[in-house]
Amino acid sequence: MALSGLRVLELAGLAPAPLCGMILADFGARVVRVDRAPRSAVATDVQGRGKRSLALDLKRPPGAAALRRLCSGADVLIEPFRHGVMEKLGLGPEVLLHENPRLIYARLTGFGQTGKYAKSAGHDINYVALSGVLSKLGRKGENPYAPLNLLADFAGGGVLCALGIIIALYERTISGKGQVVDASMVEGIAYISSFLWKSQNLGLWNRPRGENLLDSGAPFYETYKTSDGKFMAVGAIEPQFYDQLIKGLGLDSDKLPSQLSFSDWPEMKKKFASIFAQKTQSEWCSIFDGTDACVTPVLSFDDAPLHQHNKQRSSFIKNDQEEISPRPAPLLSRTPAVPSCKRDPFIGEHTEEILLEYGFTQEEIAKLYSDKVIESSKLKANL
Ligand SMILES: C[C@H](CCC[C@@H](C)[C@H]1CC[C@H]2[C@@H]3[C@H](O)C[C@@H]4C[C@H](O)CC[C@]4(C)[C@H]3C[C@H](O)[C@]12C)C(=O)SCCNC(=O)CCNC(=O)[C@H](O)C(C)(C)COP(=O)(O)OP(=O)(O)OC[C@H]1O[C@@H](n2cnc3c(N)ncnc32)[C@H](O)[C@@H]1OP(=O)(O)O
Repeated sequence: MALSGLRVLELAGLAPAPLCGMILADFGARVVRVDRAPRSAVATDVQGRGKRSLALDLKRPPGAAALRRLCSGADVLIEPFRHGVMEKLGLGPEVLLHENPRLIYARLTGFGQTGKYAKSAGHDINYVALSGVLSKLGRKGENPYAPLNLLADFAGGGVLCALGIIIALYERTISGKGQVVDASMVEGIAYISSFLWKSQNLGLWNRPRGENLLDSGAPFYETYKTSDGKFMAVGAIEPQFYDQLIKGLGLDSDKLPSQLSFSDWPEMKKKFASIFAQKTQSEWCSIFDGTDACVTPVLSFDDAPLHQHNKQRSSFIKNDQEEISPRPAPLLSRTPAVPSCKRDPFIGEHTEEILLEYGFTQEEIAKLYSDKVIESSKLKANL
């Protein structure tokens, strides 16, 4: 796999850092999740695919020292705490990069390492709000709406942090040096939304929220309920595709206002809604599949893996526990990701084997155990 041989340490976090670590693991990196000791009863990381777990108490000096040693033998560290936490533990970048100048020290936070909010708590919705993007999301007349925690946590956070790490690793092949990746989710989501910023002069966003082309203002970029309570998604933007939509709906374009007549959009939406409500989702699929009308079914999590297109591409995978999840993307032609089929690791399941692998002796490990600096859940894993 593309990232085979890469050694990654991921300090356990809430949602974005686990995705970042999982992406690297899916593409072949050896990712160690450093969990807390004493450990909580259940791992809250549901994105532990392909990782191993080491439970270590970083608040105890021997625990922090152990992480320093681990970092000396690692390529990448991912840390998900607010600014100042790592410094307080004596594990800031000056220390770790001094000891391992090749280390890529990735700091995945909401607000970044500097600025007024750097030390404040926050979650996805706060970061999307501060980026300016939240003000654009939502339907007409309604409050701004955050689409789950997909934008900041995952797109602007986990994914961009992984990209930053890969860029830094590439640069390291030339300079031989590591560096700090300051991955702020506010900036990540702002960057992801560059199109919105840079298209403002095109007149795409002049109208209030929910009344524009792509924000549920246009009748041809909307979802519609079908007679069986399901939905269809319509994205017929270009005139030639819009014509096919109109045809599929059984309408006569000569009797309709022009596609871009904003004032007619509310009426057209009602018209489309009443037509979509007359057939089931599967009937609409039979009409639109194979056309360029840009009309697709809105699939549930149950249905998506079973859809013929997704099945043909094996877009979803099953692990040993029969859990279904999306296959890693994108597909690389020669060195595709090979996601692990095993269950996610228990907290501390691999503590000993990881320490041995990073050069700790059996005596040192025994001392860390007896001092309660590390924990293992071998027993539970063997049950
Ligand atoms: C919207 C999303 C969040 C969604 C997450 C949900 C999916 C989960 C949230 C709650 C979970 C549920 C809950 O836990 C209860 C159940 C538990 C059960 O086990 C499972 C089921 C649960 C129902 C469980 C289910 C789900 O998992 C949940 C519903 C987001 O937006 S995530 C993005 C958040 N933001 C960031 O990541 C940005 C950067 N980070 C931060 O700003 C802060 O970390 C954050 C997130 C604000 C948290 O602040 P906090 O004060 O808690 O932490 P920090 O200031 O960063 O400091 C960390 C402290 O921990 C110490 N520490 C760390 N590692 C170790 C270690 N190995 N050993 C010892 N100590 C350690 C560290 O030293 C810091 O200590 P101090 O505070 O003393 O400095």
